[in-house]
Amino acid sequence: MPAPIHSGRELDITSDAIDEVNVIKGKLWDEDSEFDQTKDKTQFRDYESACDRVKDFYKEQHEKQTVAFNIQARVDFKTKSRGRMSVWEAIEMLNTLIDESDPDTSLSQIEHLLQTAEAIRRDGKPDWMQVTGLVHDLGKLLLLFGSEGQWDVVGDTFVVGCKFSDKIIYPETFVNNPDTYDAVYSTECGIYKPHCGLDNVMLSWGHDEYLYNVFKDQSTLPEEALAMIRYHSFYPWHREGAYTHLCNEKDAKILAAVKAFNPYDLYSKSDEPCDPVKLRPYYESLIAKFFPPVLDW
Ligand SMILES: OC1C(O)C(O)C(O)C(O)C1O
Ligand SMILES: [Fe+2]
Ligand SMILES: [Fe+2]
Repeated sequence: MPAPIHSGRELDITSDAIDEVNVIKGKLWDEDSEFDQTKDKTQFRDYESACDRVKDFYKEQHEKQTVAFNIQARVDFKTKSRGRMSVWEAIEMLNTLIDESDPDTSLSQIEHLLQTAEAIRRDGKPDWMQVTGLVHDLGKLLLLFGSEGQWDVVGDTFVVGCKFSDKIIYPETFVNNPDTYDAVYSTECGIYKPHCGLDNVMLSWGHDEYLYNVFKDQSTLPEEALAMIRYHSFYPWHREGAYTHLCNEKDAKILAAVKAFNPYDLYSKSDEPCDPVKLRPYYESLIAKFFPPVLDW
């Protein structure tokens, strides 16, 4: 195990300075998360014994996420507008939503966002990563912007346009997806060149890809933060090691960032609920650092 680098609490220096040190050393992720070690990981993502709501969700998603659907979803994203609001307004707007794909929480989305951000903050991570925790699931706003259902918004993501990986949860449910029987889409690389890089690969459309596209032009978040947002649901890749035949060197670098983010997203779901009223001033100050006052969603 590499020697741990010091967290902000130990050194008592500003988060900007820590950030700089970490970037220079290239070691931002070498420090084991204290948070991660206090959790019983077998309690999370148990899809075997998940309820029917979760199983039905994936059955539908795996049937309907086709190449044709994914191309259309991207055309719709580019040609339609969905409204303007601030980041905090977006957080509040999400509050009514319950995610049908999630076996681990039935709390509201604002709870989940605050729990994720607070866990990152407690571990002394930089402010850009805290704010990433706060906003990472805002793409679920798609549900209020005319998505077809939950299947094109939430749940784990996977590559479309090549063989569906057996590392995806409930892989047998792809029998009902027409792309399973396509002469090209059913091959190992499908429509892609080997090692073309994830930037050139179409991931199943949902809250990750949508939010990445919203923030890449309307925030000053660093590349690692945008990768955390774009790939946080891509468990077949970041947890199971699938799709190495499509990845390039850049992907190896961002994988470290995505893996570092994952415990905060997943294991904070069992933490105590947070108080949005108390926390709002702190997070509004972070939001102001990285986002314009109003964004195009
Ligand atoms: O990013 C997510 C997510 O927000 C979910 O709600 C979920 O159930 C996932 O499986 C996932 O990967
Ligand atoms: Fe998510
Ligand atoms: Fe999340």
